[in-house]
Amino acid sequence: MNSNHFVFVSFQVNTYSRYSAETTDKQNRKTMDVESEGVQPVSGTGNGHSATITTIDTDDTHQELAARRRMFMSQPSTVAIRRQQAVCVRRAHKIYGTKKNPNVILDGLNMTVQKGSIYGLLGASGCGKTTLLSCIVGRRRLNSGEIWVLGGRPGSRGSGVPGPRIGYMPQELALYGEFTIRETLIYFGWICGMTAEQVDEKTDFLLKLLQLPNASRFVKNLSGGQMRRMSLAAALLHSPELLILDEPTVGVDPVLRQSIWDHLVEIVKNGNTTVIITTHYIEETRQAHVIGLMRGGKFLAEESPAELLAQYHAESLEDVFLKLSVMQNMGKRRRSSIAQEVVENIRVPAISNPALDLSPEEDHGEISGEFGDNISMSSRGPDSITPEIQAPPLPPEEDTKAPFIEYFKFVKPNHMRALIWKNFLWMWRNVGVMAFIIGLPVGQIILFCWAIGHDPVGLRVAVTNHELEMANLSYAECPTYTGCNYTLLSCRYLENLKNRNVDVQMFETEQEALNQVSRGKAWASMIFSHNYSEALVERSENIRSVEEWTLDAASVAVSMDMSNQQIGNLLYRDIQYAYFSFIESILSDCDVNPSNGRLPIQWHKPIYGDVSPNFTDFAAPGVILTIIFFLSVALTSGAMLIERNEGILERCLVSGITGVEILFSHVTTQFLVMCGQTALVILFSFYVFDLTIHGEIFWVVMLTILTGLCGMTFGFVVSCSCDNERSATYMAMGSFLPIVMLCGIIWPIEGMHPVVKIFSVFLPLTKSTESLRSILQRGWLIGNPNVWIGFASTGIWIVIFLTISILLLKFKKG
Ligand SMILES: Nc1ncnc2c1ncn2[C@@H]1O[C@H](COP(=O)(O)OP(=O)(O)OP(=O)(O)O)[C@@H](O)[C@H]1O
Repeated sequence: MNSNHFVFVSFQVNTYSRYSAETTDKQNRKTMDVESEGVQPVSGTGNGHSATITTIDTDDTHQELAARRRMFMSQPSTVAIRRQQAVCVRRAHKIYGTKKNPNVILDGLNMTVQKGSIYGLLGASGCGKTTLLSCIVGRRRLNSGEIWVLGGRPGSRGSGVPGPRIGYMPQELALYGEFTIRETLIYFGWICGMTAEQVDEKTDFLLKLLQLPNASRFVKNLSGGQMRRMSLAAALLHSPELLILDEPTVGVDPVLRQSIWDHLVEIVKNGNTTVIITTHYIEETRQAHVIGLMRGGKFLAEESPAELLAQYHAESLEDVFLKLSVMQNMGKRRRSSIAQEVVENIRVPAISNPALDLSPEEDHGEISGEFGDNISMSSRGPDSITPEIQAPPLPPEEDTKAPFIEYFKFVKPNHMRALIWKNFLWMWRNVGVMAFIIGLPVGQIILFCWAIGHDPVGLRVAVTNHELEMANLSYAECPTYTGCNYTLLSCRYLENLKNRNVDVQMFETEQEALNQVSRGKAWASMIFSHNYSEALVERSENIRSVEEWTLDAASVAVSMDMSNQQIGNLLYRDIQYAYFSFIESILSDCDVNPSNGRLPIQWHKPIYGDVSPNFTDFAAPGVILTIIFFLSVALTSGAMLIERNEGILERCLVSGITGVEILFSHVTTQFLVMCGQTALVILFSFYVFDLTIHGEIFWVVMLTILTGLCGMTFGFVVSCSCDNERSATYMAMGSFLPIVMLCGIIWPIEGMHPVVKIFSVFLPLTKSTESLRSILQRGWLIGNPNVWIGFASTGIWIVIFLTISILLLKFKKG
């Protein structure tokens, strides 16, 4: 240290601190005491305190004293000072977890990063570095405290943060493996407002600097270290004012690490670029101008590496960190003996940084915090910082009101261009996946049309016909007599049953036939009496005098397995229909009007639908809408989650893209996919499988597309509210069954519990299914309330889901 210098410690307090003239005097006296004792004072690092060290030439004593006086008398406002810094954090508190079980990550932390410096943020794994950085870039909110970044509050209007003023390299790779290096850089360049030419120019330089392979190489084919360098290239690309690098040198060999550091040192030289870097390699931060050693939610020190080494008489920064950690563990506070020890034992070199000059023009120095707060050596600039920094204009004060029109500017053209291009490129690169996704609904509708709604055939009925014994025939023979012949009428009846595709199996005894049903080998047993034909004729000819036993003998005894409602009902119907046609055929052969054998009800042609409606037509509207709805849910929630999980979303949001833009870009691209799906589903449903359609195809298409949009927006809700695929899957699956069960696909709403009936009306697919059914089966047009209510309800759901997604994107930060 130069003996011609003496050093004093001054405590400068921000304007809103409880500073008083008395305190100033006290501190002046203290300062002078220190000077007179010839003590080499300390820079004051430690928990929560602040101090400024200034060296003054003895020759210039008077001048400097005047400067000191100015310093105490006319400080610029604290806010104004903070806005001059690249980053200024004050009394930051960040807590994860619940109130009962809080996990305090930042505990009154202060941090000051001067413009044009490299700031090394160090600390043990899990100490909160990434959390602090994400608060700085505006991705997380503090529980309390203040952050100023590049003169504005992150996230405030006009602050440019998040935005292209920041270059952010997150800890995750945050890259698309399917893209080439060049495509990746074009994507991030466009987001930051660069042209393709500008990106190309910068690409060559970055490839060389970061020793990356050919720009046409796919990211997924790069090695782990190359991928990280690629991620760094994306952050460096647009020469941001503030570069935030979260462990950029992991997996990078020492030579390349050095060249990365050289580049960082080079880019901050112009004074307009600031770098904050976290690393696990503590020693590499020797090239940083200031390092902040973070522990226990605070900075143990925020100082230049050289000074830290000198102050703590340490060989390495790791030693310094160790010593400071021990001190912190000892629980010593400022103004306690630890400060005294530091003052007594540690020599601090004079700082010759012009940034420390306390002339009024250059007085960026601020000693952060109130008395007893954390120290932030904000005025302690790096030696290499050039004094003549040409700072870019500061953003407007955050409370300036936005022009009204600004509220309607949801999206920026360059952002949308980049996002939509990226989405399409992703689809193109995953063309197999996309073909599967587009083809999936077709496969499902084919399966539906093949599998659902057709009448079961070959239902087995076990028959014991005692009439055959009387005719001396074996139990398996059952000859049919045609014409007006009353012989073995039981066999004629059975013939009609077989014509309805019923599998009639003959058994010798009643018990055997019943056993077939009990063992599940037949759906019904039918027993004919030994005088069935005779009794049947008697019953119809002597209707007034017929005996009870004759009526019994003329009845077929049927025992059914009704465990399967659909099969039971169909067989029940077939046994009756077979009887009607059997009677009609005899009457007709005997020259009697066959109508005498029918029920005296005239069934006119139905006003809507067919005489024998099938379940396929009943279920088709719901199935088509459900397929389109839930595939859209899967598509959009999947796309959003992929981005989120790979950290790409985080990087994009930091570079200024908004959640709304991402949402709309996916709406645009997924919309096209969904149109393709809709076209194929409709083609197959109505032109290949010939499902009933009496209404206009246009409204069918419109309603299906609207439902797909509704599914997309629900997918956004799922992806915005879930943090991982598993919970998203649970949410999608959890919503699938209630929506499908209650929307009237499986069972008519009219048959539901009254409470469920009300609830089902408010589900997204209920009204649209009713509406589509009315279009398809009744041929109704949009003017009919049953139809337009389906459109209106779907539209309302789209608005609701979109609003929820936007709100979640806006407010769901850490
Ligand atoms: N979203 C979150 N919810 C709850 N706890 C979290 C969340 N994010 C981080 N944490 C916890 O906060 C602490 C700090 O995490 P952070 O990622 O900020 O540490 P870090 O210093 O960056 O660690 P590393 O150097 O290993 O990356 C960790 O204990 C972590 O488990």
